[in-house]
Amino acid sequence: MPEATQDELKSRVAVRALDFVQEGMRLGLGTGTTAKLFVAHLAERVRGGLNVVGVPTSEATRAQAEAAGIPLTTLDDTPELDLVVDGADEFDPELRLIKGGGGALLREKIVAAASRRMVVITDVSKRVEVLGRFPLPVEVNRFGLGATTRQVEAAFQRLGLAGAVSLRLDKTLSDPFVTDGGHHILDCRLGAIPEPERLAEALVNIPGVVEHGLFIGLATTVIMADASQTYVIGRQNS
Ligand SMILES: O=C(CO)[C@H](O)[C@H](O)COP(=O)(O)O
Repeated sequence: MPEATQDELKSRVAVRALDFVQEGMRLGLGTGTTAKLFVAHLAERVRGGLNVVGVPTSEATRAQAEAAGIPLTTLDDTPELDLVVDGADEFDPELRLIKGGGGALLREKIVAAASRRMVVITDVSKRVEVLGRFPLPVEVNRFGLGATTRQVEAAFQRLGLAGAVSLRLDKTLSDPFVTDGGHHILDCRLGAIPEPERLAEALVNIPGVVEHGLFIGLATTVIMADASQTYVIGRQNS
């Protein structure tokens, strides 16, 4: 039998996540290639009569959901959501995540925090024992970029972490990437983050850091596919 492609694995977990969706739910709609597949499958169900309302986590997801006919709302009108379905760049055995590879981490975290459950859809390549193989995205205000970058690097040093910090560029590869919120992103190649909680605390205390890509205590379930199976992994105490 031929090996499943990564796209096939992503499609499988996106379809499986529909099992968590119920009539009348208020849904957070994630960002990225895996979440995009979920939104497409959800739209099919909506066309078939499913009644849900969604809050997109990015302008890209908003455009996709709108075009596909999924009714949308905002966290101002609907501040509590039943479920968010989103992708991730990494997850560890405690279902701690790194997110933000697609640049939507700020809205993704706000939406996840407003949701009773967070179902993360991934393929097996995202599973790690220790977070940090994927460069940690840190969203920063444009004002004071150089000073904030130094503070971020100093925080890494204090925690015994080392690695290159680079300003994310957009598709032109000459201009900085700008998030939906108008900020920049520092990609921090740390290799391994043995104590994500300590790092998260240090980063939120730096003026100029808007948000970071460590999602701790938010994911309640990870749906992961490998070539042979789809696994549904629940967080202890969730
Ligand atoms: O955090 C994200 C966007 O900010 C994405 O969920 C993450 O990058 C995974 O994306 P993909 O499903 O394309 O691998």
